[in-house]
Amino acid sequence: MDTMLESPLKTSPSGEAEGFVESETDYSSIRGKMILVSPTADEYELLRKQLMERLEAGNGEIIYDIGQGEDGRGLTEDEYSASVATLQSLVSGERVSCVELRRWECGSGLTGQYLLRTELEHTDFMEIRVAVVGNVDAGKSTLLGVLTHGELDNGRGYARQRLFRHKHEVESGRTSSVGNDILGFDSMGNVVNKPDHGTLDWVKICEKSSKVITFIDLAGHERYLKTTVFGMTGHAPDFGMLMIGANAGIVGMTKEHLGLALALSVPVFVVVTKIDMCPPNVLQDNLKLLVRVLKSSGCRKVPVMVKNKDDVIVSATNFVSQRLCPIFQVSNVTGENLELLTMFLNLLKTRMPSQDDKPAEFQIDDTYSVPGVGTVVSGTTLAGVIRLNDTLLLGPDPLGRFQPITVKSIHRKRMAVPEVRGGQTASFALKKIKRSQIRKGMVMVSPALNPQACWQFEGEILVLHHPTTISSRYQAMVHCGSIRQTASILSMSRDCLRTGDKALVRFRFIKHPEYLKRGQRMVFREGRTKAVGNVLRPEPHASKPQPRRNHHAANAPALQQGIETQESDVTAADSPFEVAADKRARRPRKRHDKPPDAPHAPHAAAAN
Ligand SMILES: Nc1nc2c(ncn2[C@@H]2O[C@H](COP(=O)(O)OP(=O)(O)OP(=O)(O)O)[C@@H](O)[C@H]2O)c(=O)[nH]1
Repeated sequence: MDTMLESPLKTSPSGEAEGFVESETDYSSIRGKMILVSPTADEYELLRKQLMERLEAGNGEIIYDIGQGEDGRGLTEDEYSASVATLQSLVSGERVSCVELRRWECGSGLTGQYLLRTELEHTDFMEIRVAVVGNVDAGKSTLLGVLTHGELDNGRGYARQRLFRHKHEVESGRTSSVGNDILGFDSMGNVVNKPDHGTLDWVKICEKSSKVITFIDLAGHERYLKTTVFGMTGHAPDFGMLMIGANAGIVGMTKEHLGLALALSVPVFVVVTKIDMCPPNVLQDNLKLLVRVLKSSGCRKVPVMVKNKDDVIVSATNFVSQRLCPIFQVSNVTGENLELLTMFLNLLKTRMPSQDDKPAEFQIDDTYSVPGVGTVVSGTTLAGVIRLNDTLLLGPDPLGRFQPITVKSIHRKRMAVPEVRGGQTASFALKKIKRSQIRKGMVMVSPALNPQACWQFEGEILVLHHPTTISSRYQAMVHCGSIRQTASILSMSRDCLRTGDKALVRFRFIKHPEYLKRGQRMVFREGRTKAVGNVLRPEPHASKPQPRRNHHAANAPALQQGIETQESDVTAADSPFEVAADKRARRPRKRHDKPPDAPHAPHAAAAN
């Protein structure tokens, strides 16, 4: 671990900390580093029980420590081998793989860490979503091409071509508006993708994988801030991968994207590419600046340079802490350090627990009309389990109503499955409903939730930037989950808000009511203005309120149109939040067209 960086990292004590859960069983008799060496029959049973509880709590995956004790001395070779044998026997017959991650000398003895991962049915896999952000030319497409196709780049765009071919297929209608690529790992942690895997082989990848990383590729969308923010809010990424070109350093969109991830509390890791072509002094200068930005009071991150396998394991196991920011330095051309990044991806764990016992909740981020199938919606399951033929409430419609709807088929990554659970993305075919009746931001929830739509809500916001002051009646776009709608400020806990101010604010949506939940993160932005915060109190309101008499509300459609125009006008090289207002002033107002890679009607099997 790089010594210039302070680090609060710690490894877990013997077999306990990672994936450890409060349990009704008393496990105090099986503590200590010697317990695996030759346990009695009773101890063995307790160890097995504890292991299964931990696996369940860890969503089917934990890292198990061997030989770590308070004396800091590890085990002798014989004791270590006996412990490993016990661990392997504990999981044998359980469809759980046991792979050594690392083994090291500790004091005069040995210690090690093992990855235990449940082998899942071929239609099931763990799912981790990683939003890929960074400035143009940082090497995003290239890195994804190299990772998902397993072939190095030539420095002149070879690897990204594979992805562009893939993207062309995407454009011809096979996936959602935000580009996706997947990287599968089997239960032993081996990469499943093969160089010849194209988009149509997603099913093959998923069938062989225990864990699938979905890269939410926001590359190429820099011009469309709306889409970038939507990718970060509506697609519920577990993590953000911020890409930086080694010789370009922190330029253009880099800080904006980092700020967005921070605002949404998405943990970020950084990948510095092109180290093969960067003079060492430039690389060092850019890394120093990066570390300074990450440590600054605005970010308050703990940067960690990942240089070897040990750093990977320690940072992956501590990454759930939002303060940690691992930094990888890679080359897509020579392949340097790519194995560390791949190993890190293999060890990432979802931040969204499946919450099987909770009522089902699904947020819609896209809709399709598929010939022969009908209306298909794609999105993220936030909680509960949704099974084939379940009836959920879809809404809210423009009048704030929810209607019962039956799930006719479920696809995960284009693979037909019988059910989907919290934390997983999916697409559903729905019957007897037109695509035009559904919009992004709607939800499908269990009737047990008795969902209520709201026109108004109270939020707590922090103004990150505003050129002058924000006062009541100000209007801007609210992004919250997959909701994306202009809202105006009804009242505030202060007279006006300036950059850096915090306030309680009551908002009112201008077009239609939405389904909001207490505690949801939200971004409020328009042009140069950006604010972040939480939904504190949705105000349920079943029907559309009477038109308001203030002139802002009366002008709402025009304002809405203006805001949409401005968003499509932001140029790639510019900071999105800085240029939008100026552009709006210069350009004529027109209706926003979909980005060039918006989906066409996809095939049913490809909607997710
Ligand atoms: N030498 C070298 N060249 C690289 C590396 N990574 C990417 N490149 C080259 O850098 C150029 C830009 O890479 P892209 O992958 O298109 O960059 P991007 O960030 O996806 O750019 P946009 O798609 O425009 O947002 C291509 O010519 C790549 O071949 C690397 O590690 N080393």
